Amino acid sequence: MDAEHMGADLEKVLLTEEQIQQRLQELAEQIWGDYRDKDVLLVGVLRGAVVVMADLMRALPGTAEMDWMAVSSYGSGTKSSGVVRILKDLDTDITNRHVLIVEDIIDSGLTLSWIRSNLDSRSPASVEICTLLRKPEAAKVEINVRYVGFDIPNDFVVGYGLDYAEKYRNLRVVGTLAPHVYS
Ligand SMILES: O=P(O)(O)OC[C@H]1O[C@H](OP(=O)(O)OP(=O)(O)O)[C@H](O)[C@@H]1O
Ligand SMILES: Nc1nc2[nH]cnc2c(=O)[nH]1
Ligand SMILES: [Mg+2]
Repeated sequence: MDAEHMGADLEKVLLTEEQIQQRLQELAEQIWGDYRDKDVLLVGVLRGAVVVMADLMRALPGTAEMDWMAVSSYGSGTKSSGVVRILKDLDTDITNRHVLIVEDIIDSGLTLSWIRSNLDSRSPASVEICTLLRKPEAAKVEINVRYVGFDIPNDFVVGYGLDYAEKYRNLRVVGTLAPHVYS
């Protein structure tokens, strides 16, 4: 779905489809340069990372494996509870594997820092992180992130996988919602 068809729900478009795709292409080239000999396993975090995973993996110039985890930290609201639960674990044994976690956004960092230490405990060869978006002002924990698409302001955003009450994930852009949507 494109921004025009969102009517009055979006207040502002932060990132256009072209900006996102251009940046993903750059990240894919950088990632491929680092992993071309390493048989990388891309690990997506459901559900937000579905869209970035689909575009990023197809931008890679060679093949890569993919697996998924589902965790719960936000529920349907807009604030992280800080409590992370595994809803669906990986199907892949990551012992001695090079793992690249793919995320849509790092906000407080609580979700990824928990996932990272969970995966680190499974004896992988390496674990790195790729996120499309990061909010530097919202960080509650320090995380080492190798691949970042865009640093964005500390506002709640939707689109390109990111939801508000499960809606707007299919928007092709990233933007902020108009105030009336929340009421
Ligand atoms: O850095 P944090 O403050 O922890 O927030 C980031 C996480 O929050 C969102 O997921 P959410 O838990 O809302 O579930 P979803 O991916 O299914 O939308 C987002 O997709 C990240 O996974
Ligand atoms: N939709 C959405 N989910 C998030 N999870 C953590 N931060 C955000 C955000 O800004 N928007
Ligand atoms: Mg998520």
